Amino acid sequence: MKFTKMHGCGNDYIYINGFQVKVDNPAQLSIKMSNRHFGVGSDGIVLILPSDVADFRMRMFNSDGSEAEMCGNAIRCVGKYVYDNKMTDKTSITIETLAGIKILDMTVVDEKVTYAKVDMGEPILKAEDIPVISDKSPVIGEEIDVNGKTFEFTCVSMGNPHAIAYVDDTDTFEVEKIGKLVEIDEKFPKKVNVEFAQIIDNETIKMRVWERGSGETLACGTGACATLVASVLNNLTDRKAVVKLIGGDLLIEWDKESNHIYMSGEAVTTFEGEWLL
Ligand SMILES: N[C@@H](CCC[C@H](N)C(=O)O)C(=O)O
Repeated sequence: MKFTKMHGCGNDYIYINGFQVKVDNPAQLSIKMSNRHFGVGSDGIVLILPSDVADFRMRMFNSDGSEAEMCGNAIRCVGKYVYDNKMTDKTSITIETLAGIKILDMTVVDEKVTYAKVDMGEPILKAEDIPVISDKSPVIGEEIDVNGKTFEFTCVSMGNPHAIAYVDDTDTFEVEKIGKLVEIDEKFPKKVNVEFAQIIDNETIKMRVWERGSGETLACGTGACATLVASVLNNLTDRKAVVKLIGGDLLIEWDKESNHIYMSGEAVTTFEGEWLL
């Protein structure tokens, strides 16, 4: 089975062309292929599929085999994949996800790099729709005790659930130790992606992420969008900011008029291969 390895800001997935191959058990395949010692090594796999309602459809599986509703870094790579592989000649395309249909506008730099701006739709702030068990809605400053310390989380869904806390220094913060406990906290019925953010100024946020189903990754597109929304709700930044992740930068804007979030960033192809197992 042929595959393509791509990343967005270091958030690396294995892309499989579902027009050419049928994957019977994508959850199991994701666990196997994502293994960094016995497989290809990745944060998960992404299937590129035909759609009845959009130009293409994507399904995204974390490295533990769980399926996510949406992936911001992967959707830019899907755009690059279908354009580079001549499955479309359009640079503006629609992609169906479990979180709805998203619109992408691409700027092709060269055969390796493409920039894409994605209309990520409206953030979901109602507690039961995120979902998070809370008396508040929107959920701002939800206290969660972890390892004898209380953290205040703001919760946002971008189709998938996120909880954002502010810390003094993301470089030294114990992302794994705290993130893995918050991910499975009983307040989150579908588990949660956990972001730790540091405000640099009103147009710049540093962020590290503990992803549901994959652990710490170098970047999270939906997480960057959720963090910008949380930062606006907490009066910490403007509605447009650069989110600086370990693997690169994403520009995020929350448009006041439409209430839509726009995410801009790179999509990079690293290699192609053949899976033999
Ligand atoms: N890295 C992604 C999000 C992937 C899914 C996430 N781990 C989840 O389970 O919701 C992104 O770039 O958005």
